[in-house]
Amino acid sequence: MSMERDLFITEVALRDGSHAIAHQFTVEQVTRVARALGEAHVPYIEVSHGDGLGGSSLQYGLSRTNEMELIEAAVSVSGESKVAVLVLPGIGTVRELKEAAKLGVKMARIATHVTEADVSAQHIQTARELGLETVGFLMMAHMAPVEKLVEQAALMESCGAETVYIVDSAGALLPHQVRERVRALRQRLRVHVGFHGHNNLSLAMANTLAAIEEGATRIDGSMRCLGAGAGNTQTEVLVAVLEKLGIKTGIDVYKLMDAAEEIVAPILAAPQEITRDSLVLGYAGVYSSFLLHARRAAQTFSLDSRDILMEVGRRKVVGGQEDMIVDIAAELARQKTGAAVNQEERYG
Ligand SMILES: CC[C@H](O)CC(=O)C(=O)O
Ligand SMILES: [Mn+2]
Repeated sequence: MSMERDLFITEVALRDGSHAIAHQFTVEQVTRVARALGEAHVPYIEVSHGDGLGGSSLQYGLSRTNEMELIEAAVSVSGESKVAVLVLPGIGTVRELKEAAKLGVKMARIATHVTEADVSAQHIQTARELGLETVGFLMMAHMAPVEKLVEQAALMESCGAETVYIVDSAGALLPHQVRERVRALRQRLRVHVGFHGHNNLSLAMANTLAAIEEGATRIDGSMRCLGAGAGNTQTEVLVAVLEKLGIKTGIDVYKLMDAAEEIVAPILAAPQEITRDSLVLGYAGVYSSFLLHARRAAQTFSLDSRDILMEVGRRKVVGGQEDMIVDIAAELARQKTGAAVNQEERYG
């Protein structure tokens, strides 16, 4: 069945949501979610470790289930919806990309830090050769000035990307900043522009609407905000809002609401909300996927996770440097002990 769509939504709960549940998805959960998304006619369903193909590791967190098994399960039940994978060059290899393509994946999203698009060339070219729809995904978009973002997006386009996403990984962008970024990309690029938001400052929906008003036609969301940090733009809410605006997504909003409520909500240990530490991600401009790492480090070193995240933001730590979170926590703990000893020596 062909759907009339003004824009194309990618549901990322089965990939971005992996961060929120420490990469513990089971085949059964993925099967149920992917089947429901297929029945609701969601065009793209992203499945992989939270950090993309090959992400399962001590550095990023070990997956409970091999992601290829999860991808295979999603492909087998998703009907006309297409399964997408995320790949971060340096973490995911061309070999894994080929394996995913063999399993029936139809879209590859090649993700780099916003200033490092040059490392995406080989993966973008391979994805095109494999016949996959190919997306460039510029993460931590708040960390670069607009001109730099445009330059990097143009580089991805020249490598063969058919869409370039502005990725607000930290949920730190404000609506006017999203607007100016989408506008600048639309002026310079010939390919589609996408937007991926995080809700740490409660702006994911506002930012997504700003992006759409400026002409972004590839949009991400996660049901029940099942994504890193405070999660992404809530897909079932977004689809309802777009329907009220007269923007066609081709998605059955009622079926999506049911999937969110009956299948996704039970996966979460607690409903996604903006907690004090997820708020700090947006406030300090920190990668949303760092949240659970910071919470664990806070527990180990008896610290406030906000202090760790603020320092991570100050030092501009980026994806791939997760080990720095523990280093920073250890340093803060040493400073705290040192300060307590000084206090003790001074005042007894
Ligand atoms: C670590 C990959 C990351 O989760 C990709 C993404 O969704 C983002 O940067 O927001
Ligand atoms: Mn994300």
